Amino acid sequence: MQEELLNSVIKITKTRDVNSLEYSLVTTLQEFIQCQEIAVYKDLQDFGRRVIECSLVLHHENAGQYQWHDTHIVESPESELLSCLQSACIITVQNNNGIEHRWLPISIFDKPVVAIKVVSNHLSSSQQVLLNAFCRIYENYLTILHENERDKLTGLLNRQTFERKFKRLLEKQVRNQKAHNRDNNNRKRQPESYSWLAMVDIDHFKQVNDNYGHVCGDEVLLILAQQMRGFFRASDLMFRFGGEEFVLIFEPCKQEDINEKMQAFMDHVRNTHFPFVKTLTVSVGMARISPYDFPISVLENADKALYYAKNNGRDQLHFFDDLVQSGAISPDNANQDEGDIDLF
Ligand SMILES: Nc1nc2c(ncn2[C@@H]2O[C@H](COP(=O)(O)OP(=O)(O)OP(=O)(O)O)[C@@H](O)[C@H]2O)c(=O)[nH]1
Repeated sequence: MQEELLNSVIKITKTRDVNSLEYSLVTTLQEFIQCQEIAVYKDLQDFGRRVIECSLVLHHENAGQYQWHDTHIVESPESELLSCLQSACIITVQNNNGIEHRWLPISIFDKPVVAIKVVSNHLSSSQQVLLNAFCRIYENYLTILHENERDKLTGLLNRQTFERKFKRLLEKQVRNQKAHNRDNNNRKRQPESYSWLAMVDIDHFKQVNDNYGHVCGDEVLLILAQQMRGFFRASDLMFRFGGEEFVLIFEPCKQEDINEKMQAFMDHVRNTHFPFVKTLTVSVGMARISPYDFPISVLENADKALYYAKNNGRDQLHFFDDLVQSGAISPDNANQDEGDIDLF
């Protein structure tokens, strides 16, 4: 038992990203505390609205069969889940059949960000001790991983995590597409169901630094990142890629819709009050993400569209495919000086 426990701790702390960590926690809990269900819920929001994502579920079907369920946003979270996240306390409820539902809070820097739900036929005290201990190990390690994934200044995801998150999104997209095809008797994919990548770059940011100093420049970067987090959905991925360059990844939607959303964001930036700087604008390059794309090629496409926006007056947005179609840029003449994309 002791050796198995140690091996489980090693397994949990061997992981290098948050998603694998969740998976290790759930499989470990299932190994030591046989449950009917174990689920991981994340509180995605920190800007007023509370958005709960169920990021992983292991459900006991019957006769030793288990089913994994994929990530989804929870439209109507259970009140116990919300109480657990609000109070940072363990909540336990037993139904008439004696089945116990237990929510355990996980905090990063004293802020509850995750709740682990365990459904079981009453846990013994030694099982409860194990459950609590694994949750604390998970909490400590999650804090470390969270810090490693984030940009120190803005709190957005950092560039090093881009490829991993991108691949995960595509895997999910392929899974969803397959399920969609199955449900629709293998009808063709809907043409509008693409994810989108936006490369956002502040215009003339060097002047901000030169005129008002780097501290002011940092403040501008921080405010812009906060505005992004407030403006876009919590499930959209937002990265600070380098100095004044940000990369956003949006889940599948129509091109008109993402264009409208990004144009509204550019308006929002124009109307935002930044310290010292009277007006600030951004240029945006957009690229479509298809399920089998390489991260680097999508980035390069968005970078070419951004480069075009910069060279044609700034404060504008362009889609790579539109520019290629109109002949404004060629997909093959990638000028290596412009496309200085580097994943790390
Ligand atoms: N304050 C601050 N400045 C940074 C940071 N990282 C990069 N920069 C600055 O960002 C500026 C980027 O300048 P450029 O690449 O010339 O771009 P730009 O002035 O925004 O011009 P365009 O992009 O062509 O509109 C440089 O002055 C960098 O020193 C940072 O973390 N904080």
